[in-house]
Amino acid sequence: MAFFNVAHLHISFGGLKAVNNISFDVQRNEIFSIIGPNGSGKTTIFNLISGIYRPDEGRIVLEGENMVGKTPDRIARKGIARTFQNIELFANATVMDNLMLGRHIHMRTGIFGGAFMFGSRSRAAREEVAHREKVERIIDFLELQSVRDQFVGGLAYGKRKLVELGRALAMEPKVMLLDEPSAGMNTEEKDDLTIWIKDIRDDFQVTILLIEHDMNMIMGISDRVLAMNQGREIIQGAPGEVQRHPEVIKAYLGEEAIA
Ligand SMILES: Nc1ncnc2c1ncn2[C@@H]1O[C@H](COP(=O)(O)OP(=O)(O)OP(=O)(O)O)[C@@H](O)[C@H]1O
Repeated sequence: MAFFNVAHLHISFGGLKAVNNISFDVQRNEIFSIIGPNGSGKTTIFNLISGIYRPDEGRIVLEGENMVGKTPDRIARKGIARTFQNIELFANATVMDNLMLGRHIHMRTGIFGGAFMFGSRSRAAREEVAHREKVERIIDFLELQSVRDQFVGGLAYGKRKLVELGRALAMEPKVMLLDEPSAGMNTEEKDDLTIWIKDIRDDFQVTILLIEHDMNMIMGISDRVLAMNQGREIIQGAPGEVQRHPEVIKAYLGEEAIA
């Protein structure tokens, strides 16, 4: 049994089959990418996995446990974290506080409870210190030291994307769903991001599902790729094999590309 398995996933909105019989296996510590033109159903798959939508049919299984029917909060606690296409951070909170929010699923005393409520030697305070240490490791790892006390709203776009990545990492997930993490980044930032994603996999032992439009990044980072169009699978396999498939070329570049 695969570490993470999606089987015969279906969802329709009205008459539109947004996800139509999608199945895939992801092994532990793999980077598995989903590509396809706009509207092909990629983000909907992430919404199904994270419990925002419930599939009409199909299974989503992490380490043998079916996630279908669980609430988004429960699924996050089971170890599935995500980032969004449009950044969803607290703009009027600091980088540090946004990352601490990623720890909330592991906190017994509630966010920012700790020392303030119960005194500096209480168990709650010690717990908060431990959480802060975990967040410090992530701040070091993503090189966010220089902006750690700044409000997220004032940061450059590429930095905000990194903070979102850091917040998902702060949840100590088993699986991370990254929805177009490189969107809006320049080439240098994309190169850095590619390295960070590989390091997240290697250093933090996280399995990664990635939605991306940047083909260079997909080719350089993925162990395997699923290509979709209009809710259906075109092909899945090694990146080179997927990139050469005529329907993938057609879906991306139009008919003339294979004429
Ligand atoms: N809640 C919803 N209600 C109605 N239609 C929806 C809903 N969510 C998604 N869809 C539709 O499902 C289809 C797939 O959308 P989805 O966002 O998954 O595509 P995508 O491949 O992620 O596209 P993009 O690359 O533009 O993000 C689209 O036609 C979209 O309009």
